[in-house]
Amino acid sequence: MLQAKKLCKRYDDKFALKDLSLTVNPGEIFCLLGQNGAGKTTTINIFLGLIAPTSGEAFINDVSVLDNKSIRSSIAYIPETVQLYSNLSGLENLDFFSRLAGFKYQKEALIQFLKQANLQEESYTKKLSTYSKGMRQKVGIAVALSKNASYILMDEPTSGLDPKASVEFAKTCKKLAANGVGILMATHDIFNAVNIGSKIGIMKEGTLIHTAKTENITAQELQDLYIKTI
Ligand SMILES: Nc1ncnc2c1ncn2[C@@H]1O[C@H](COP(=O)(O)OP(=O)(O)OP(=O)(O)O)[C@@H](O)[C@H]1O
Repeated sequence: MLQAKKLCKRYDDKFALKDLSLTVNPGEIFCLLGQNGAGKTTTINIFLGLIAPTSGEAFINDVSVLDNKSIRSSIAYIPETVQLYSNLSGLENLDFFSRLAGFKYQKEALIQFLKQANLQEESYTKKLSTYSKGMRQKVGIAVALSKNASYILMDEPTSGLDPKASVEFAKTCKKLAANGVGILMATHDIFNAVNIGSKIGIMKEGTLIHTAKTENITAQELQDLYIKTI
């Protein structure tokens, strides 16, 4: 599981995170909501090992991210805009980035990852420069799948996606979770969080104020709680 234990991050005299604790189990989708500056990205970056907490610790399968860099290979990251090579096709990007992560797949296996990520078949060999944002994200998911990541961290992955692409993205996330992948997602999209998430966290000024299971809350109730909280 992904586990944050009393994470604090201080920049000069300002806390970006204050005593943040959360867990994401395999097969769970944990959506972090909160206004700009609430600390969502900071949380994700600590799990990715990109920044060190001032105090507290982040664990992946009970191994501290700080102590053991190799544990980071069990996680993948999908940012708001997936960075890929525009002059390579989806298939070539997937081949390149999976090799970079130490994997060598035959073409057929790469195609299976693109299929699992729901990319339309006619796009596999087209250059990324012709892809929409949603299509790029699908290649990002295929890369995450090719790395056999047990956990995927996502930072505002549905921002800028049209409603159909968001729904498709939600379906893909749910499929990944059904296969045991744990997902920690920062988002501003309350409806999407209720639709995709199994757990929701609302953050304010670096603190996780509320955690709720989506089975116990409607989108309207979550919106009311969010407005009251922030
Ligand atoms: N390198 C830095 N130096 C100083 N302050 C920083 C730094 N990085 C982040 N912060 C501050 O930490 C706080 C949390 O930022 P963070 O990016 O985690 O918020 P967020 O919830 O992801 O916001 P957004 O929704 O805008 O992405 C903010 O107040 C931000 O200004």
